[in-house]
This record gives sequence, C-alpha cells and structure tokens, in this order.
Amino acid sequence: MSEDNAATEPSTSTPKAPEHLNSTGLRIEYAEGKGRGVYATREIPAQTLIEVSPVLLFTAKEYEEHGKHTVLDHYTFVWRDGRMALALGLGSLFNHSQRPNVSYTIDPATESIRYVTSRRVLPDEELCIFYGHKLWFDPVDAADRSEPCSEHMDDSPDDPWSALPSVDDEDDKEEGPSTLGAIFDVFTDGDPDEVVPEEELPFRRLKLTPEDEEEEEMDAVRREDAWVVDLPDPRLAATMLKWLKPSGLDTPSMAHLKRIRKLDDKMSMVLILTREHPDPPAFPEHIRLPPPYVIPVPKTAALTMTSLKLKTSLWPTIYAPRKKFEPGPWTKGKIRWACDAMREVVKVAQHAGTQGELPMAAYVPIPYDEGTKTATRMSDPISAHDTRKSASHPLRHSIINLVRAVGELRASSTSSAAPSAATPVSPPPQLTPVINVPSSSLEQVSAALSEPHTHVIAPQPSSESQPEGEVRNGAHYLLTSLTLFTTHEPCIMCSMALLHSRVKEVFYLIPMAKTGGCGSLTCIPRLEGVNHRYTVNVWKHAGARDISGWVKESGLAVDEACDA
Ligand SMILES: C[S@@+](CC[C@H](N)C(=O)[O-])C[C@H]1O[C@@H](n2cnc3c(N)ncnc32)[C@H](O)[C@@H]1O
Repeated sequence: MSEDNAATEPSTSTPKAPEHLNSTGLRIEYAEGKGRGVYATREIPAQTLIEVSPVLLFTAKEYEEHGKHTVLDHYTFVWRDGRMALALGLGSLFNHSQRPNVSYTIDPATESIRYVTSRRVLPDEELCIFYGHKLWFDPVDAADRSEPCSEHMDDSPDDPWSALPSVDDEDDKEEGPSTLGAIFDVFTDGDPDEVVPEEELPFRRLKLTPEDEEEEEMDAVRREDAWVVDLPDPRLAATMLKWLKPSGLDTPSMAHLKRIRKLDDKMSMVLILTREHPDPPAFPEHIRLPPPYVIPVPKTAALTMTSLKLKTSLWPTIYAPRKKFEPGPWTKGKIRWACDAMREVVKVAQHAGTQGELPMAAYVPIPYDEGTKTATRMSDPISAHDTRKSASHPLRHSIINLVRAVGELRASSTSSAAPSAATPVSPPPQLTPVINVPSSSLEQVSAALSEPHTHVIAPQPSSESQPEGEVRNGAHYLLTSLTLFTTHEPCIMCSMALLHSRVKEVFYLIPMAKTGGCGSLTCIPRLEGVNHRYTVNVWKHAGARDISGWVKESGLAVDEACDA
C-alpha cells in the first residue's frame, strides 16, 4: 500500500458528494478523517441486500507494474484467483469498522460483490465493512481500533482486503451440509435466560405490518376516485347527511374518510367512490346543489401521523393506528429450542426424501415456556412430511398434512371441549405413516390444544372477535399458540391454512422465490384485511447468501416452481 492516505486528503477543498441512485436509499457523505463513506438514509433491516458491485479485475502483472503505484492501491483487493479487484458502484466506498454492520460475499459467476446488512441499521448510520486486521491507515474512531465483533464477521474472511479466498470448488463445498449443521449451532452455551438482541438472532423476523404502513410520502399514498359535491350553504350538510342513508350512497368502503371537508370557507361532501357508482349521483329535487365532480381520495385510513397529514391534504381521513406488532424478546434458551426444532424438521424432510417423497417437512415442537424453560402439557411434538408423490394427491403438502393431523387428533379426542368429538373423523390411510405423533401423546396434544387456559398453551389474542365459547375451546383454531417449523417456505395455500389454523409463528429455512406465501411471492399474514397475523421468521443463512449448494447437498433441493 502506498504511504500517503489519498482517500482522506482532498487536494484543495472537499468536493460535494454525488447523489447515488440506490433502491435502499443509501447516500454518500464525507466523514471526518475517513473521506467518503456510505450512509443509510432510512432504517434498513438486518439481512438486506444493499448493494451489488461489479468488479474490475487487473492481472497480477498489470497491477504490479501500474496499479500498485497509484491511488488504486487504497481500493483494490486480491480476487480469488490472484488478480486484483476494484469494486465499482458503492463497493469501494464502504469504510472500515471493527464492528461492521455490513458483510459481503463475492460472486465469481457474475464477477461482483454482494453487500448485506449484518444487523439492523438506523437512519443516518454509516455502513461499514471489515477490511481485515492489517490496516494501512489509522482508523479514526476508538471503536475501530478495538477487537472486532466476531458475530458480525461471519461472512467476511479474516483479512479480506489483502486476500479474499481464491475461487475454486472447495469454497463451494464449504456451503454444503457442514454449513447446514452450523447454522443451527448457535448460542449453544451461556445463560438460557439471557436475552439476545434482535440483530443477533439466527433468523430474521419479517415485518408484518401491511404495506400501507409505508404510505409516508405523497407518492406512496394510495388513492381512488370519489364523487364530491360542494355545499354552498353549510346548513345543507345536515340535510345531505340525512339523505345519504336512504340514498344507498352510504357504503362501508368510505368508512376511513370523513364525509365533510371544510377548506377555508368552502364546504364539500364526499358522496361515493366512482368504482361503486360510475355515474354522477343524482340528488333529490328539493336539495339544490351544483353538479358533483370527481377527485382522488385516500384508499385507506392513516396509520401514522405523517400519513394522516398527507392523506388529509387529499381528503380528511380517519387516523386509525394499527396496533404495531411487537415481537417478544428471545432468550438463548429459546433460540436453542428453535435450533433443535429446525434440526428436527430437516431430519424429517431428509428422511422423506430418501423414501422417494419430496424432501419437505413441517414440525410443531413442544412450545417453549420461558417460565419453566420447558413445556410439559404436550409430551411429544408433531411432524409431517410431504406425501403428494406417494398419495398421488397434489394437496398433500407437509403443512396441510400436519394441520390435518392436528385436526384429526382434536376430532378424535374424548375431551368434552372439542365439539367435533361426537363425530370423529377417521384419518385417511395415507396420513398414518407420515405423522409422527406417538399415540400416548394424542390425548395430551388434543387436551393442550383445547385447554388454552394453562400457562403452556395460552390463547393468543386474535384481531377477530369470537364468541367466548369458541375462544375457550379453540375449536376452530388448530394451531393456536403453537410454533411451526418448516424446511421450505410455505406456499400460498399452506400459508392460508396456517392463518386459518391460527398458528402463532412460523420459521422456515429455504425461501421459495417463485411460490412462497410467507415473504417471497407474497406474504399472506401481512395482507390487508386478514383476521389473524402470525409471525414469520426466515433462518438467516437462508436469506444471506447463495444457499443452493448446501440445499442440494443436504438433500433438501426441490424444483423452484414447486409449492411447499
Ligand atoms: C476503500 S476506500 C473507502 C472509501 C474512501 N473513504 C473514499 O473516500 O474513497 C479505503 C480508504 O478509506 C479510508 N478509510 C476507510 N475506513 C476508515 C476508517 N475507519 N478510518 C479512517 N479512514 C478510513 C482510508 O483512507 C482507506 O485507505
């Protein structure tokens, strides 16, 4: 490396940082003593792909003879095959930190580097990577001279700036089964009660608030057209409100809007959405009004004060903040429980694969009880694998099989709480071999599911109002309070089945980009209007890097168009 610190010593005055077009909204800014750096303009969740930088490659000779003697020496690093690489785009502007919030992987196939946040990043925070231990400059802040925070360096090699690992087949092998095992091997010791910060969890929790939460810029406010009429005399407001009811214009689709708008001295009334009434509404003869006209109005109520302001500038809108989903804290003990469950579901799926089935499985473990660190009501967990091949039935997905099995269990229970007990449904023959529920536990499972007032299986409040009796016996809610682990992201049908079953939370390992109903293709529990939301957690390794290698080697590969 050359001695002078070119990046931090602008020749005359510091130039203005250019704007950068980037879907994550990153910006370039000058930082005291570091030169340019990359900053977040808004909060960025952990495991977000923030940049893909193509690289420019120099041969070793070319670099040795020329590049090395120029400013390039502050920016280049050794590519896997010994060539020197310069990251284009934002890649070369990430500064170094001992506690980086960005990790990166090189993609030799596309000759690029992928940068992913390793934890949640706050607005205005600098995004930094870890250059390695042999720095050629004095890092500015004290934290940058301290020991690196190892948790954030998972994806980065030891001394990446001076030597990224070389490209060869061995590297890909590292992503095989050993990695699969390792990703469940976290927090194996330590105090089970210790709460683990969100960004260090081995899984990523999807945001479950609906998309309209994001309507915080005028462009994002969704609108639709409505008929509006001006009221020249304010006394007409009362007459019109009275008339609206019998007129048929008082439809529930406008419940999020206030009827009357007073702008300066002008009073107007919104009548009906044009999609419900394409023609201009006609008024009774005794009410003399100017002709109605069409304007865009907000499509939904305001969920935040910012969106209220924006929406109300279009038309006065109701403020109806949704109860934000606030996931509870995770302790080391509970993470171990989740890791064990993931290991188990993988095992079930692998076994199914060896039997000629699709290697996909679902598993509901004994719920983890923070109080006792165990759960004793259900003595055995339940698992099911995919059987659409052996059953020649396209709907025999592992989750459907599992939900159905729980239903059968409940139906066959002698518990008086289960209304269907009088008419037990006999399990279809093909279900028997795929459901892993020891017979001794059937009654306990059923009892646990139908007795929500225990400390282990307690009902989750649902946004849907139900008669007290139904909540108490949980008759229609097969997975109330339970957590489901699955190898592959549930398809839309299964995601819906989980919603109807009132599952509490879902964990999956392998995202299904083309078919997934829990975050990939769509996110069923996030949709507007659903009457139950379950938490969706994606195992981090699954989202953070190319997992196709170890998915294949661990026997969990399925066609990408397959519904899981
Ligand atoms: C790859 S460049 C990063 C972008 C650079 N800041 C710029 O303005 O072009 C590497 C150079 O940034 C500077 N740098 C990076 N991280 C730093 C840190 N923590 N403290 C001080 N300087 C830093 C050093 O001058 C280093 O040679």
